[in-house]
Amino acid sequence: MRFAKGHGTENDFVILPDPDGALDLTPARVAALCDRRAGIGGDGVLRVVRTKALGEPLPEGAATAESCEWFMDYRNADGSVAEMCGNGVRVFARYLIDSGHLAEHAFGVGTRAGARRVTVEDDGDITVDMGPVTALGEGSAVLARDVVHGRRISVGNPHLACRVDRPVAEIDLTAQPELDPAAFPDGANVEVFHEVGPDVLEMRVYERGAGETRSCGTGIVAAAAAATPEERGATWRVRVPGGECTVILDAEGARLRGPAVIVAEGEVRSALLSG
Ligand SMILES: N[C@@H](CCC[C@H](N)C(=O)O)C(=O)O
Repeated sequence: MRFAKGHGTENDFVILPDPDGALDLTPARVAALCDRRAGIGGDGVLRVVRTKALGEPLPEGAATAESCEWFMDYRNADGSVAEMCGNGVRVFARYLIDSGHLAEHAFGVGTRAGARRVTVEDDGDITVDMGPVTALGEGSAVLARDVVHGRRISVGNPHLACRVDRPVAEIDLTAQPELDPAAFPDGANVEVFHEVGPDVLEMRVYERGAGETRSCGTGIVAAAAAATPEERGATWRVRVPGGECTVILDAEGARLRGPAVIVAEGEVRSALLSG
């Protein structure tokens, strides 16, 4: 089985080309591929499949994905399925271009949250139209040493974005955040963010299904939305441990801009998938 490896601001992915939907991608195989010691290592897997070969019904509300030739089948490192991945879409787009599957510089990518339009910028950055960002009310999480309060936000996938009053480096994210299952029936990605200057945030994240990662595109958008006063547009630079992305919030929704690179390609030995 062929694979590629890529990352967006160090949110890293194992990319599996599967145009005709022939792979049997079980949770155990995803976990083996993402294992950083015994596997290739990654925060998740991006299966590159033609939408017509996806092999599963699209969730209600994601029908727009049917208009896209390619579908990003996203799996977290623990094997769980996720609706959306903002850095993943950008890396997925980079892979489609680098591997010659697409030549255009603007196209749609299907996801379980619906179609997402990507644009390759002149400097190589990739911008994603992130679709609706929906505020769902307040929420809280118990971290290793703090209780944090913030906004529940859907960016296609669930988030709790929490403003903190000190540098995010001081927050202990070593333990899985405890969440109220009534408020978060599907779990959530938990972001802590701190405003460090005009229009600049720093953020860290504990991702559902992956643990602390060095970046999370949907989380960056959730933090930017939580930091923005109601009914206002804004442009934020968001610094994460793996780099920086820009979020533009306006009447049309949210756009996420940042780098996306492919760093390796190779062959997965069958022993990794059969263990
Ligand atoms: N890293 C991603 C988000 C991946 C999915 C997330 N862990 C979930 O389960 O919702 C991003 O860049 O958005």
